[in-house]
Amino acid sequence: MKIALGCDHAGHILKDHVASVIRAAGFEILDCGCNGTSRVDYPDFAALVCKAMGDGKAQRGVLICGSGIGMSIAANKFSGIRATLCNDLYTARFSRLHNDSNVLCLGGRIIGPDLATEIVTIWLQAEFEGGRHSGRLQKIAHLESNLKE
Ligand SMILES: O=C(CO)[C@H](O)[C@H](O)[C@H](O)COP(=O)(O)O
Repeated sequence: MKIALGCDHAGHILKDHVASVIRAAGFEILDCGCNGTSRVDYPDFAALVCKAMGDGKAQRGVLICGSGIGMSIAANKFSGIRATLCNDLYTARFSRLHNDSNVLCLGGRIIGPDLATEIVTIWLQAEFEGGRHSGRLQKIAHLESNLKE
């Protein structure tokens, strides 16, 4: 599985750490930037990650901004994306078990590297439970297709 990774200036330092966590877990990375601390706009990097996923270049994504909020709002505009803001372990776990999250959003100004390591590791390992949750995801997909009409 390949993970597309993106950030803005506020997430850049944590992005380098998260990249090492993902690689250590045995996954490949598609680095979509940004690559510095100069001020940029988070929607541009959310778009790069989500388009890479839509094109089949990556199966999941991780996006980091200051709070994680802007990245999650932007990423969820893309069809098929289930972006979840997880700055704690419980939401990281349940975003996978119940929501089949395919994009993890993190707040680089909120969490430190040790917590980020645990969040990313749980999110990479936890499996979607399916069952009653599948029908709910189908309803979300239906909402998405209604919006396009
Ligand atoms: O979208 C955000 C906040 O909801 C992100 O945290 C951004 O990283 C943040 O807004 C960037 O702020 P800055 O003042 O331009 O550094």
